[in-house]
Amino acid sequence: MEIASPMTDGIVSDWDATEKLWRYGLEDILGAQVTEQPLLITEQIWNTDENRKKAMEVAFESLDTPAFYIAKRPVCTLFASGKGSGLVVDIGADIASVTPVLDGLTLFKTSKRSRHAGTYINKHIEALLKASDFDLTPRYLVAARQTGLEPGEKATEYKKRSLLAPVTASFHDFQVSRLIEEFKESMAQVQDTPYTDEAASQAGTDVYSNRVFEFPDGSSVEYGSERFKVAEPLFKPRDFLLEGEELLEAPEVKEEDGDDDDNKDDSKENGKDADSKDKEKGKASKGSKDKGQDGDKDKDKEKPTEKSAATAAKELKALVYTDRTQGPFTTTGISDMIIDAINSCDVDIRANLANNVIITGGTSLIQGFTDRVNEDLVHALPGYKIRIHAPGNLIERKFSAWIGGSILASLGTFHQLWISKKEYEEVGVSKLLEKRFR
Ligand SMILES: Nc1ncnc2c1ncn2[C@@H]1O[C@H](COP(=O)(O)OP(=O)(O)OP(=O)(O)O)[C@@H](O)[C@H]1O
Repeated sequence: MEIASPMTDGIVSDWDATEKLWRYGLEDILGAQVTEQPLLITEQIWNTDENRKKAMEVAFESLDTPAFYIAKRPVCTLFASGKGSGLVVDIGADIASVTPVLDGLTLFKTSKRSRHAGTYINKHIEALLKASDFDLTPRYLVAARQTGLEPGEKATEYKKRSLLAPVTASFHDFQVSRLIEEFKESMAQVQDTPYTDEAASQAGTDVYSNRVFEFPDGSSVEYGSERFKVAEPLFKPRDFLLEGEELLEAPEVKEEDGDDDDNKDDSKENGKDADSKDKEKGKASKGSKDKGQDGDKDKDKEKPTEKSAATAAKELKALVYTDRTQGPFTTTGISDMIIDAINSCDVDIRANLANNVIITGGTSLIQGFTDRVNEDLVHALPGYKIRIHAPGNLIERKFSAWIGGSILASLGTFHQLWISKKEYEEVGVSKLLEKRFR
């Protein structure tokens, strides 16, 4: 069994797998009759025309849905909070993005995105755990943990699971990353003020409190300031480069990389401005289909192997820096991205954005994350009233775009936005893209 993501940089890169996933989710999980239900999907603002075209083809030709629409993720997220304007900060697995939205229109030029998100923090945690000399033995290899070990003691006599068949490298890597994510979710934390080694050595354990992490094999380790150090790269990536990581400057953003999105149909999505169609035309960023960090996995490998340092360095570089032709990937931390996004917007709307910062995405659940963002913004933007909206409910935080999309699709005013199968057949994909998704 191979495990791979059909998405690269937040947009679909494997349509065969995506089609199967859609079918599985819609038919098997939701029990929906796809031929009778209209389908709304959400997209990142840097999605490509090629991908939209493919999405429409899958929806109408393969799934045979009667109606279809594609809404922008940040707009849906805002909608889930009952707003039409604000600054959407979405920090997920591969990508962190900051998108100003004005009356339901996403402002592409002033948006920011980077690869300093959950997967990047996983790399820091992996480095910490490896430096501590603990084996990252994932759960599937452990039949019974060793008991009675003190923190710091290594498990040498846990019971290994005998596998019926060899597993693939991608399966093993996935299981290791789940272990790292467990560590991240229970241990990683950020302070209100930036972490530095110096501050950590001066502060007591009351500030950088210790916690014990137990590995599946029964070993356990106690960490204090390290718990904070591994999460700090979300805020100060340039100060915490990993071994083999190069400090590259963000690429210059060219005009053709993308205009203010101003998708004219988006203007209807906040339910307030349903008739305003005459918005400036925008152009979606051009996307490369580079597979990123998943691209160079050897599919024939049957047994998990340790990665060489060179492979790890190459993967890291791919994770953070490649594909930069796709648009403004920055190498700044999340608070600086927010500050830059606000400051690069028209002065008239900055106060509104600062007062409506919506935080979403799984990585924002790292302990202390929203307090730290708030602290950084209050310091950097003293002239503005900062107000952060972050749902306390875990599901709402992770799936705000889905929630907003479902509210949107059930609105009476949204009815006129659906693209019907008849319209698809009569007008054709290219015209629809031009007319309805610019
Ligand atoms: N409680 C938590 N604490 C810290 N990190 C978490 C927590 N829950 C989930 N995550 C991390 O959030 C990330 C997934 O977030 P999310 O589901 O928003 O991303 P995604 O939408 O799949 O990815 P992307 O936005 O990059 O396309 C993973 O890196 C996961 O480890």
